[in-house]
Amino acid sequence: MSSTERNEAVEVDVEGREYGRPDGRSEQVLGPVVRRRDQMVPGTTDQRLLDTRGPSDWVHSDPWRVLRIQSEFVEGFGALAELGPAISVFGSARTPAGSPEYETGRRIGAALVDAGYAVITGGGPGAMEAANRGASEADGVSVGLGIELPFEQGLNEYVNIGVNFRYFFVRKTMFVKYAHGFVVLPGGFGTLDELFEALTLLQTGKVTRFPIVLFGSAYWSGLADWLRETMIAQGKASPHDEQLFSITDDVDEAIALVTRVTAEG
Ligand SMILES: CC(C)=CCNc1ncnc2c1ncn2[C@@H]1O[C@H](COP(=O)(O)O)[C@@H](O)[C@H]1O
Repeated sequence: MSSTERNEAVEVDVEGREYGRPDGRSEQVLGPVVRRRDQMVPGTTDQRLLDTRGPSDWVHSDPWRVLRIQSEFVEGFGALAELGPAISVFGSARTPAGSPEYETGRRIGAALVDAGYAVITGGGPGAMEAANRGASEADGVSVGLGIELPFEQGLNEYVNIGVNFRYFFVRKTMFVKYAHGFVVLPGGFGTLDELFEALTLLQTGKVTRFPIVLFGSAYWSGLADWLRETMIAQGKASPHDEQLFSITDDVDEAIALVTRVTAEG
């Protein structure tokens, strides 16, 4: 029997599924699957989706988490794809509002906007808020990539585009993917995590041409000395790895350093 004859002989339901052949041979077409005779299943796919409530323990299983992780990438990429040139600014969540460090973060946020960049931060308080505030006050694009934490925490009020992530590693991809460089203000473990992630990506060639500027020599020079005199001296990194970052105390110089790759084209 040709496929035309077969189609004529078959009833088709609203979803285009064929069933109940008049010649007594029954078949059901479910996408690419054909079911016949006693293998036919009652009802429609929608009915099976909407009319049933099975066990719910799969919500806590890894395959489901994989889908959630995937959806975070989808949402993040979707929200940031058209951002334009941007710089990520990191720093301590504990930097007090109004402190000199906070005010520096604010000036850096504004200066980045004046130089034509969107500012991306972790969306939290302290140095993140300072950079978002400076960017927002300069009428620029102020992005906060928040993270779900065990304690109550919202995006700071100076974020104009916010995305909240469940997973640190998804969020960290966004900081690198949508920025041309990093400015790192004094900070703790979170800040060091973001700094060393970028240094590792640079050292291993996973990203190229990605300036990292550490702001505040009084805070960072101890770390830089240890990297040179202990880590590099004992052969755990090569001498040229020291050039993967710069240290400055000057806002204008920080902006020039972190934007130089984009400016050079
Ligand atoms: C008061 C308090 C601890 C709030 C935490 N709230 C946070 N909200 C958003 N991002 C955060 C937060 N804590 C750490 N991070 C991430 O880690 C960095 C700061 O961590 P830290 O304070 O240096 O180690 C930020 O750049 C940010 O990306």
